[in-house]
Amino acid sequence: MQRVLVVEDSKVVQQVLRHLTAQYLDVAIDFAWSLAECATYVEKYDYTLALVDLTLPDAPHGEVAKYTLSKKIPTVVLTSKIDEYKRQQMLELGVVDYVIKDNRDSYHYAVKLVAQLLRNQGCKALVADDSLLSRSLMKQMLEKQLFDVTDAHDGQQALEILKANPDIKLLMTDYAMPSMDGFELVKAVRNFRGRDDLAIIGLSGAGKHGLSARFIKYGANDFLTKPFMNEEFHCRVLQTMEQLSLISDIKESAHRDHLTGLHNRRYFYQYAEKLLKSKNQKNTLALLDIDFFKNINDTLGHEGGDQALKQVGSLIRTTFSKFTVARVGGEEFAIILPEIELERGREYFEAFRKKLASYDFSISDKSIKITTSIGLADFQDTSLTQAMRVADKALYEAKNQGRNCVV
Ligand SMILES: Nc1nc2c(ncn2[C@@H]2O[C@H](COP(=O)(O)OP(=O)(O)OP(=O)(O)O)[C@@H](O)[C@H]2O)c(=O)[nH]1
Repeated sequence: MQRVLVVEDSKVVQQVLRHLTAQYLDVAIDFAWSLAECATYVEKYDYTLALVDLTLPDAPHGEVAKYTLSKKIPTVVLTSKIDEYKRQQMLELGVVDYVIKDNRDSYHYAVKLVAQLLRNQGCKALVADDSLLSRSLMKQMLEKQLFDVTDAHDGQQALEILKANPDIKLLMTDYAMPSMDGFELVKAVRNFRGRDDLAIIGLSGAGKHGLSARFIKYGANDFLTKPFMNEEFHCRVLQTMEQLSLISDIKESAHRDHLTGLHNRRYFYQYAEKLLKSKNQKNTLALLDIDFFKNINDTLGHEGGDQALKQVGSLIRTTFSKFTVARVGGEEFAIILPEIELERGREYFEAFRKKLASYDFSISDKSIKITTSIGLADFQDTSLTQAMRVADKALYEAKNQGRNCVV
């Protein structure tokens, strides 16, 4: 579980930070007013990250950052002013980044920076550069941003690593490398990894006109010109990763049903079509429909009906946690059991039907019973549409047979 420590002595600023962290961070957060209180928290918990004010009543010269860094906690610093001396001092200390508190948006930036750093944790990055010095420097900088970093000494090696590790999310590549240069690498990578799946930042030396634009044309998301400033590197990487995260959030929400959090019909169809293409196997498809759902709406109101859908959805999700479950209609759910033949599939759903029927649902402080009718179909060589038709017919039959049964 990730945990963040915020150390800030101003009441107003702490209030703003409390508000923003509640909005953007979905992790445990502790707030301390001083270095002393910060130390008490650090003794008690393990922190993924700290956001600390550089000037505190009991630590006026940035001692708090020295302290959190000495405890190996990646630290982002809040400071009211910065000069070159202070900037150097902080970078030498090893802080991840600093944010100047000169307007309300600074706090917004700081919290969004923390949110992105938390998302980076455990995220894989690859650095491709033939210079050992440059490679190690970038590796170090990315590790500060919590990435899990691998490196490659030329384009060919980078390509092999990327093919073997589809979970790498960021590639930083130099232009001039032996065996395969940065452009060739980007072109080759884009054949199997899209812009919204793998972020690529190209690097080129100063004075090499046009290289940066060509990087983008070949498929890089952004570029950096060497030598770059520490802050420029961090901003570019963070911004690029933030865009990737936003795209992934949008994709995820396009695949989800808002009420139950389950997958939606569209995703379900995409998933099933892929499954049918990828494997030659017997699968079971189930359609579950809540019985007399209209009565629930009529007696407990639409709100109550929504609660019932959420609770049934959650029971289906926990029972079939290894499988893809979707809400495909108002009170209708679909599940595919891959590589499970119809007879075994029937056992799964018969057990679930009984479990659901005996469950006490609590809706608007009332305990109610809910039952479902379930239609099954096996599918292997048929299309999903055809299998859905068969399952739907079976479901209709289950309703005809008196409901609360599997056909
Ligand atoms: N609360 C709520 N109700 C919904 C939602 N989607 C569909 N419904 C309602 O679900 C009800 C479905 O009713 P029917 O199709 O008659 O089915 P039923 O009452 O479950 O009867 P059987 O399926 O024949 O057992 C309708 O009243 C819809 O308005 C939803 O998202 N929320």
